[in-house]
Amino acid sequence: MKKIVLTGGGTAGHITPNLALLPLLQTAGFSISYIGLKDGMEEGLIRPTGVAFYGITGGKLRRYADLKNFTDLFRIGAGFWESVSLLRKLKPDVLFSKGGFVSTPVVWAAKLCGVPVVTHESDSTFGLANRLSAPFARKMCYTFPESGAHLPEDKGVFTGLPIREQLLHGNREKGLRLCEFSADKPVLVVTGGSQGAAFINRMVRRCLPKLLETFQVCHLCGKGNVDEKLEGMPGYRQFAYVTDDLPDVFAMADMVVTRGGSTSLFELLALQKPMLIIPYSRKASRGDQIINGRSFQKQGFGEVLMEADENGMDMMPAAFLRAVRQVYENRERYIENMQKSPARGGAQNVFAVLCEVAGLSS
Ligand SMILES: CC(=O)N[C@H]1[C@@H](OP(=O)(O)OP(=O)(O)OC[C@H]2O[C@@H](n3ccc(=O)[nH]c3=O)[C@H](O)[C@@H]2O)O[C@H](CO)[C@@H](O)[C@@H]1O
Repeated sequence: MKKIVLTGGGTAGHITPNLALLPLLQTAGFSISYIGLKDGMEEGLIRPTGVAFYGITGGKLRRYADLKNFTDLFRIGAGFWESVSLLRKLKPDVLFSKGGFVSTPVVWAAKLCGVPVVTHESDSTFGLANRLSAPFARKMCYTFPESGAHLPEDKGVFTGLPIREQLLHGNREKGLRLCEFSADKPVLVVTGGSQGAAFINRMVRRCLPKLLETFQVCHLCGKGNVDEKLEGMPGYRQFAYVTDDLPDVFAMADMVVTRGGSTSLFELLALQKPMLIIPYSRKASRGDQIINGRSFQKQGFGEVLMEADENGMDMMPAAFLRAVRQVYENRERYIENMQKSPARGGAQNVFAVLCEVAGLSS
């Protein structure tokens, strides 16, 4: 029996693609373990699947000066030695790293233990964790075709993004029932990615009376962001985070307002949902969501609206409402473009690479 260890975490974009691979790995008879951050989001999402979860200490390297960068170096060191000891015990045939800061010491440990590593990058530019892992990876899977140009030919494999199969089998009626929505009015789903997005939450709530004239609004607002005052408002439902009901929530959407996290974007592409993408700003990130969003806009899957314009002026509610209306009115055009680019098969492609590296025919 072949053994695999999966890693990745911090936010769900580094976890749900691993969830998407589980059924394929299980059917092929792999013995599967997961190494992630102790008490991290990955622990909460992986344990219910029955996969053996091992929590390690983790530290984050930030792009800005912070005293924690120093203490976190020790935490990363501790995570590295914990990973070495786990990998020596588990003896996997392959390690799959989905990125996120917890994954880097696990990849380094795999190198020390002689375990071949496969990484996956969701964004069009490579995240810090994957850049630090790159020298030790046997194969590097990626999602955006343009990312391949930066990789050595013998390492890079264009796979697309593994998407959870159950997302493709949602039921609109169940979604409507869950939210107590009617079937006669369009549904706008808002998602700020796995943690919610404060900017989007504020904008949607400011514009709620206007939005509710046209739409029923289902708002995935992130942990700790449910606004009690708005509970029970007709036509508006908020959730901190949806797990099992997500396929039904997406199925009922006529359009989606979303952050530019790659996993969400590719899920919505696979489901052919017209999108208004509001990327995380360059002030707070390396700008990957802006590039993801622009790529989707260029391919005609939706529109991008920035938090602030070139002069630094914050987005106004009127501009937001105009953009929502524009995407909704042109929805048929976006759907047509998405039908030509279905974005499925990512899980199967990554699975094939894992089998090859583990020495198993897929
Ligand atoms: C702030 C930050 O660093 N964001 C990064 C993070 O995004 P983050 O992890 O937040 O977002 P993604 O959009 O990539 O993934 C979110 C995942 O959570 C799932 N979901 C979301 C809400 C919910 O209620 N239930 C649920 O299951 C989505 O279906 C999706 O599978 O990783 C992404 C993938 O590398 C990057 O593109 C983002 O830039």
